[in-house]
Amino acid sequence: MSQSLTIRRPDDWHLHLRDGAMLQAVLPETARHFARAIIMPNLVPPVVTGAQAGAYRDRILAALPEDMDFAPLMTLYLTEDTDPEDVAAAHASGLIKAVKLYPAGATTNSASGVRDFDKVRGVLERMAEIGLPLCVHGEVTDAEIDIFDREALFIEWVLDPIRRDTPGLRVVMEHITTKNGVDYVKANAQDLGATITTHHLIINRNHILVGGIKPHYYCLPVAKREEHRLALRAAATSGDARFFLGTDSAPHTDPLKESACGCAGCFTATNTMSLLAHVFEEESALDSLEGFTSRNGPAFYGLPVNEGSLTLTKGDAVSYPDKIDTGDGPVTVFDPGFPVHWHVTA
Ligand SMILES: NC(=O)N[C@@H](CC(=O)O)C(=O)O
Ligand SMILES: [Zn+2]
Ligand SMILES: [Zn+2]
Repeated sequence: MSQSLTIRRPDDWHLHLRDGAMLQAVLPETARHFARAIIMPNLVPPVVTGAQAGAYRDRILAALPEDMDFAPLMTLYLTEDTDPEDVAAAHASGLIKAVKLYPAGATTNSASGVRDFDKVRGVLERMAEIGLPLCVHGEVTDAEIDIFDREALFIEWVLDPIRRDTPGLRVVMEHITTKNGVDYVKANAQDLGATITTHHLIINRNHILVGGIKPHYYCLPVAKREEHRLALRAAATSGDARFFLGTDSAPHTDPLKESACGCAGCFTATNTMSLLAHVFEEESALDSLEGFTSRNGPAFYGLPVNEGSLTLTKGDAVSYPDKIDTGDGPVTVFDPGFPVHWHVTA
């Protein structure tokens, strides 16, 4: 008898859809399985104002195939010039569900991010008052700091001071990659959650570098040592409601990835649910999958769980495309390096 599992329809709490031809091509890959996603604002130029977020939401909805049901949850890109009143109005109208903090220079399209955290104090205080979450790319950017230490030091040097200075600020540590991140969430009961990506549950830093460099495994924050991957797996499968799925599915075309200076990002929208079922089964935690993908995120964001459901069935190895064709060029789908047997069947 084939094994199957039905869960509430999942959401993705950290997603890059880009714009234009890329948006058109990658949106169905997410909307096929996910009901909602927190949409990252790191376009070029970034989505900074409520008006820009509204226009971007309209472009996403216009790109959505008619037979698909998907709600984009919009965010604003925090800059040192962000107007607290514009943020509050975009939140009050229901348009935005979070504000995104990129330390300047930390990742793809982060040049307009924050350098001087004192300059965003007013916005953060306003967000604490109105209960609007701050999503954080948590890495320090100091050139002398080793790239593998950037997340742990961000927690100590930046995040913890911000949270102490801004009581009541709700924070999502995005795409955590370290045991330090897991431990910080666990030690802070109040107002703190974290997203975990699919790929950081699967690869450690060896996968990127051993036997030849694998540009499609390069993302930021970069995958860490095996002990950190195991800590992420334990957190994701623990049932602790503060951890939820944010795929960080981040499409870049193959020429931009397979390059002497390749872009950061793994594209996992296509096969994430199959991969997660595989991981949760390996951890003997299939009964925690629904919490991670479909319940913990809505609970943190104060939203209802989805009405629909998604069924996964175990069978022959799943076949999914190696690449998605886009008007901008091919985008390689994340290859875990092993066969997965969980099919999304309904
Ligand atoms: N994660 C990544 O490696 N890349 C993301 C940016 C981000 O989420 O930091 C992107 O926009 O390509
Ligand atoms: Zn990021
Ligand atoms: Zn991201």
